[in-house]
Order: sequence, then structure tokens, then C-alpha cells
Amino acid sequence: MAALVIKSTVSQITVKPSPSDHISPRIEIKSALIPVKRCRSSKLPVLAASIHGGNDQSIEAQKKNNNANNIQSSLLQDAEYDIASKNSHPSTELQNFHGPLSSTHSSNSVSNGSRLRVAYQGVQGAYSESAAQKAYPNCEAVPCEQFDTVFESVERWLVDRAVLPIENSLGGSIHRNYDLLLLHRLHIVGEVKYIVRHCLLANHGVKVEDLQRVLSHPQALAQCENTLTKLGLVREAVDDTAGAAKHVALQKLEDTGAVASSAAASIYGLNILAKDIQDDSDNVTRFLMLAREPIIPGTDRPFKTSIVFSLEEGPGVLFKALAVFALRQINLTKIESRPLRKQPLRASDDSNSGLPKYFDYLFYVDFEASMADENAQNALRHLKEFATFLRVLGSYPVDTSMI
Ligand SMILES: O=C(O)C(=O)C[C@]1(C(=O)O)C=C[C@@H](O)C=C1
Repeated sequence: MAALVIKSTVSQITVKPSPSDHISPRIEIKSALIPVKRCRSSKLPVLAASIHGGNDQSIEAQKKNNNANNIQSSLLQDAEYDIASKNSHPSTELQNFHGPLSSTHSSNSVSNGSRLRVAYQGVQGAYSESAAQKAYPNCEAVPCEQFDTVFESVERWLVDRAVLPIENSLGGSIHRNYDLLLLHRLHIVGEVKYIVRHCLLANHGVKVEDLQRVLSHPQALAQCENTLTKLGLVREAVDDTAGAAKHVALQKLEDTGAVASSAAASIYGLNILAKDIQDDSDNVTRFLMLAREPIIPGTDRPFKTSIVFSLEEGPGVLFKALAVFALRQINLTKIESRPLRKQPLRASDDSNSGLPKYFDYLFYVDFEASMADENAQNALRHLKEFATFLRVLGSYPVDTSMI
């Protein structure tokens, strides 16, 4: 089995398969905190991926959208460096801005004609791989060990795009990816909804009653809570569903099953003991498509915009923030709050009073409007007047495939 090791001269980047990975190399990025394990074999040059330029859109349409883009860029600029202060970066010029992708970003080849390389977390057979294929048909889906690695592989030009799960209709939000969206500088350029149908897998000859344990991704285990409880199986969380299937197969486990896709069953030669074991037949995961550059937001089809902001403490401040959208008839589709880690606690006004400190939050909001829409621009201008921090994560076409 050939093992791939790709090292870049500019940074320590290793692309390699896990030892048992006989299909495609997985990406791990070496840093002081993540030691690279299991490096072997031949060295290959890193393929620098080129971005898909904005030339699919007419100049007219591009001009129309420039305004929105500038606003998006300036909001981004203001927010990126210092979460605590809203006045420290008055400049509206976005440094290092290489120009946006066109809103027909889902093109499946890069400018030199090669296939688009799309990073996902997990091994072959993971739902994320299928979502990457749905988002970018005919792409080369590139497996990565962790969510962080997926972000870094795009930032370091090892791949062109990333596809990452952000929320599931049964299990809720994937908090780690909300946090990583803020830690990294990638842009949301699209979304894709994928129907997740879980199977209970085991080695051939193993029956349901032989099983003691079941391995899977924590989200997948949560989505099958009722079935697994009825079966009385001990749950063990692993990095991804297909990785669980692979482990059960390679270790020839007889008392352990995996919750994974039917694709994973055929890839790793496992038997399907039960199909559709998720708690509800409508089990949909929403994935984000990420790129190094934003797309030019359009008004030709339904768009969504994702933002993150923080607020001063005080009565009605969140109400006021959400009112900027309500006042303009802009529909919110999602709101999520996460701890503001740089400043997790805020003292009460009277620090000698012995009253508890407040928790500080970041609010992630998705709303149904394009940044090319003046109404949305006004809403964000309004929000910026009192938000302590605001960043536009992306303005992108809504996935209407399931409506
Ligand atoms: O483990 C996988 O197969 C994944 O693609 C990850 C993941 C997730 O993180 O939510 C994706 C979709 C399903 O909701 C279950 C797991």
C-alpha cells in the first residue's frame, strides 16, 4: 500500500494516509501542538490550488455587487483583529483582499482545468464526503483527520474548498465548527443539506445480540439515541462514522458494531444489521462550503448571510440587535450563542457588590437576505452602531434542493 507524504517548504505540512488507509491520503497538518504520526514513503510536490476567478459574472452585475462587497469587506476588516474594541480599526480597505469568487462558485474545476479539491473531515464513506460530492459534483474529496485540519488545508492552499457540518435536524449545532469559523479566516460560499440515513454495521456473522458496544461520531450516536438505548449498547465516540466502521472491520471486532452509512458498509466489507436507525426519518445535516475568498453576493436567487457579533451587557441589547432585522422584514433562520473565550466573564457594574459576573457571548445569526441587498446592508450598518464586534462570515445561495 503506497503511503503519500507531501511536505511543503514554506510550512510543515504533511499529507498522508492513516496506515490502514488504502484508498486516498488524509491530510494532517503538523504544528507544535499536533505531532505528525506515521510518516513514511515517497515525497511529492505540493499542488498549489488556484482559485476560481470572478469572470463568470457580467461586468455589469459585478459593478452592481461591488457596493455589497465593500460593505462585507469593511465589516470583515473591522472585526477581524480585535474582538473587544469596535473603534480600533477604522479603515474600510480590506488588506490582503484578493478579490471574490463569482457567485457561480460551485464550478467544479480550478482555472488550470484540474478537478476541484475539497477537504472534509473523516475517512472515505463519511457523510461529509457525500456532502462534499453533493456540493461540488466530480470534485476530488480529500479526507482530513480533524475539523481544524480541514480549515488549515484550505488556508495553506493544499485544497481549494472545504465542506463541514454545522447543524443537524436531530442533534443540533456542531459547536466546534462555529468556534473554528471565527478562529480561521475562511468565507462561507455555500451550504448543502444532506439526508443522513444511519445503519447499524457489524462484521459478517455477528448478530445484534452479540453486540455490547457501538462506535460512531458523537452526532451520529445522538441521532440514534432511541435505537441504541433500546438495544442496550454502550456508546463510544470516535472521529467519524466511517472511521468507526473501518475500525470495527480492521480489528475484526465481534462484540462491537458501528453506526455509519451503507456506503461505509460496502467500502469496509461490513454487514448491515439494521437500516434507518436514526430517531426520526427526517434526519438532515446542513454543511457549509468554505473558500479562501468570498463570493460576489447576488440577488438573482435566494441568498442567506451568516454573521457573528458580540454586544455590550445590558437590558434589551440582544432584543435591539435582533430588531435591526425585524424592522426590515428580514427573516432569521438560525441563532446560536457561544462563549466569548477571549473575554468569557464580565464583572458586574458594582464590582464590590459580590454579585456574580456576567458570561460574555458571541452570537451567530443566519438571515435570509443577500449582502447585495440594500436592506441587508442597512441592517448590518445599524447593528454595527452598537455591536462591540461584527464579522460577516459569508453571503451565499440557499440550498433549495430539499424545499
Ligand atoms: O462522521 C461522519 O460521517 C460525518 O460526516 C460527520 C457528521 C457530523 O459531524 O455531524 C456528519 C453528518 C452526520 O450528522 C453525522 C456525523
